[in-house]
Amino acid sequence: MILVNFTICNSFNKCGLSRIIANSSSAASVFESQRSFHALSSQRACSMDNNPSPSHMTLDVFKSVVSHALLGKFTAVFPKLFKCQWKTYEGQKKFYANFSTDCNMGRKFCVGGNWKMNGDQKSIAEICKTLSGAQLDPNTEVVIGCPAIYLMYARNLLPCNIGVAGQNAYKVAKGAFTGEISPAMLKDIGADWVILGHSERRAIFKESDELIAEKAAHALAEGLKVIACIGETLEEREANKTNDVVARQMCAYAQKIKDWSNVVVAYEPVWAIGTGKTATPEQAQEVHAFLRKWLCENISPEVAESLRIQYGGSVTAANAKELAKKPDIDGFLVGGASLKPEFVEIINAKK
Ligand SMILES: O=C(CO)COP(=O)(O)O
Repeated sequence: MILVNFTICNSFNKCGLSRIIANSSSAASVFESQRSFHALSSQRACSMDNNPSPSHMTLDVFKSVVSHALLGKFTAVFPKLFKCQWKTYEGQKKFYANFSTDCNMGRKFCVGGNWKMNGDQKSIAEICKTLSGAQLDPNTEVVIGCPAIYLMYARNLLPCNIGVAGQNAYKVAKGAFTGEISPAMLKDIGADWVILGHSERRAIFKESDELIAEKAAHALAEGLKVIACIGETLEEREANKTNDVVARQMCAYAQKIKDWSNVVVAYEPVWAIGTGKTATPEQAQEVHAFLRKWLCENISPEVAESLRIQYGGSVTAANAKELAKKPDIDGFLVGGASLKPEFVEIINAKK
């Protein structure tokens, strides 16, 4: 029996979810079912018993779902989130689905600003004032990655619906580690996130995949949420190694992270960081889709479905909207533009 797991958004909202999961077998087929389901979502609604067009490849997926359901192998997960779609008609169970084109599997869009080693009290006060006064899309989660020394200052100036992140933290709680800060310290001053594995930490400070993963696991254990960065260099992309590189980086995280619910992955191609050379929406989507497939095959279909994957690398107000339209791009990690008023437009890109 194939394992089928797909998500239906009902027609009333953007992200009402239902999941029906058959117990068993190949994670890959789950993922393919999800993709096919998405492909079909250009139609507003579909009713399974109305002579599905045989030319529609994805209806085969539905057929297989229905036939498995008839075998009674499904377990409904999160039933409260959807109207029951199964109906018995003339002794046969039939499947009805309504779904909307803007379904993103219920993942809340999440935009991070990474100020890197920039800002002083004056400029930080100005940015915080701009963000405090702006109308921000309530459906988007916002996190500001601030230099450690200004974290508390920024925390006090920002509204509480904007999270604050450290840009690094060490892998233990305390001790003789001159110059380091710990997740416990970040939490203590009101930060709730930490950015780890940024390519600048990897390249300039020679942080290994393993160290980064250890830091991530410790930060999570201390109750911080983690933006886990990955991404390939230009050389690696040109050698067609993008997927291998991001898979290797994800593998390292996966060896240490057991619970992914407080993790956001940021895919940041190194060649796009600070260069003005953004990945095209198609290039970014391709890697994000690969990552979701990787998660499905190597972690679980549930994590693949729920984990948010941000894109980072020369995101600006001018390109954010197009990037945000891609189904597997769940937000951004923004460097340079997060220091400017246009960051508000980037936060609102999904509106
Ligand atoms: O590194 C980045 C965010 O972490 C991206 O930086 P830029 O947006 O300046 O390219």
